[in-house]
Amino acid sequence: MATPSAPRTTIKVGTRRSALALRQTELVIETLQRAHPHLTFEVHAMATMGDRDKTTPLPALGKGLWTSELEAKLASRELDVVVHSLKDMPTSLPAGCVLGCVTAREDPRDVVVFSKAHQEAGKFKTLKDLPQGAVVGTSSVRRAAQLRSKYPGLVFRDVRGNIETRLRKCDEEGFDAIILAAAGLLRLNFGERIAQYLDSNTEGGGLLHAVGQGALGLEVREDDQEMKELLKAVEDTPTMIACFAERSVMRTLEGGCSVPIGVETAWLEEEEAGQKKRKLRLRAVVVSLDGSQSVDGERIEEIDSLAQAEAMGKELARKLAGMGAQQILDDINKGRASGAALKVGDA
Ligand SMILES: NCc1[nH]cc(CCC(=O)O)c1CC(=O)O
Repeated sequence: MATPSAPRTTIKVGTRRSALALRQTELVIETLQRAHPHLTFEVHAMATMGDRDKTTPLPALGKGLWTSELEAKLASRELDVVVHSLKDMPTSLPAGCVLGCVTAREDPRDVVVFSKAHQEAGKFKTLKDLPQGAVVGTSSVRRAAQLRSKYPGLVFRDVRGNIETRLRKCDEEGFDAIILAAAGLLRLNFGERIAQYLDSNTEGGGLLHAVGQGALGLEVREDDQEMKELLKAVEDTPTMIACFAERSVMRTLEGGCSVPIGVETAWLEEEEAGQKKRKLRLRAVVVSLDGSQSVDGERIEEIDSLAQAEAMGKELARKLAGMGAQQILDDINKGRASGAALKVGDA
């Protein structure tokens, strides 16, 4: 079907139905509406496979479990744009669909949330305060694998569900703490539950976050120039460039499977020959499932374009692969091929 010649006056915005997805969509529409007051934005919310199937381990559900149904509606023109948590978007999109823009990022870090009882008692401030055998909930291989090596005394247990469900399980089902993304908690006004932020500098043992965590990805049809133009009003270019670098690391390393990769990006101001230069620092880690092996590295480069960001991510991924990450990934893929079910998935 050809692109309609008259510009659209109503924009159909697709989203998942979770409270977080709806809140994120509302935030995007607020900004779009301010930039384009003449347009009407309609929210079309639907459940995806990841929302419906709450028991199959996430890696077994395959890629696109949070996105495929929405992308089908985008391709068939029932939707004009889809708002995703960028970290739930596969690094390769279906033919005809593209990542049209990335908006301003919420805090990308992972955080520790203690159970209500612990929070009220006030005894524990950080993960390292927890006693031997304490139970920490996470539904993410990346989180569990990184934390296992740094906190060998802790027991990691799967906890699935949307943010409200996980918080309830944390409080009622015998967990001492759970690990969540700061972004989701902050956007849903649960910020007061955040006890500790985890990053590469965390004292006692840190954690690199998921690719794209805290950012929103707006997906459009590749041939929809009109929609791409409209989205320029909500694009955050530095975030988009950083996220393209992160996604490139993942795309280069994954080879068909979701794997435990953590990343961290930062824009640094550096003086060089009397000139201020903005450089992107990209850190990444690949961990074995049990946390016993890990390979990490970083690059700092002057980056001005998405293509340069992708090249940078690829370079870092190749360096890590050569340093042993490939072996770790091959072992994980072998385990999956032989049917060894993973306990936790990277949600
Ligand atoms: N897969 C679940 C998911 N997808 C996006 C977020 C949080 C928001 C974000 O990371 O952008 C979460 C919850 C979590 O991991 O705590």
